[in-house]
Amino acid sequence: MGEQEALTQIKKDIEANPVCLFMKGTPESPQCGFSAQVVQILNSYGVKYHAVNVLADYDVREGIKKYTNWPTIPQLYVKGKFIGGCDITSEMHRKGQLAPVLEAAK
Ligand SMILES: N[C@@H](CCC(=O)N[C@@H](CS)C(=O)NCC(=O)O)C(=O)O
Ligand code: FES
Repeated sequence: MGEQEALTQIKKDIEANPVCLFMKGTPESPQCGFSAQVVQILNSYGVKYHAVNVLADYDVREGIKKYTNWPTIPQLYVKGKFIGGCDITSEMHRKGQLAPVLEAAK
């Protein structure tokens, strides 16, 4: 895709989708356990989200890590704000902190 184009696309996806997940694979077929876990959590809320498969484009995979200066995938964004990866999302879910965040994005 090209580095600059990838960053533009990333920004667009995050701004256009109230809940946006950068993951490995697709929600139907996650290619990594960390991504699968976040998909499972989001699905448990029945929330609508846009998923970007970083394995489909190397520049998106690298670009999303630069975008928030966060070294890993998955990455969850709600209303344009970075929420976290698998650990943070799981912890928030466990503590009941994710529901209000997702509710605000409806
Ligand atoms: N502890 C991380 C687990 C995610 C993780 O370690 N991801 C790795 C392996 S899938 C990663 O994205 N590495 C960089 C890459 O594959 O480009 C989290 O909470 O999200
Ligand atoms: S792809 Fe190996 S840990 Fe995620």
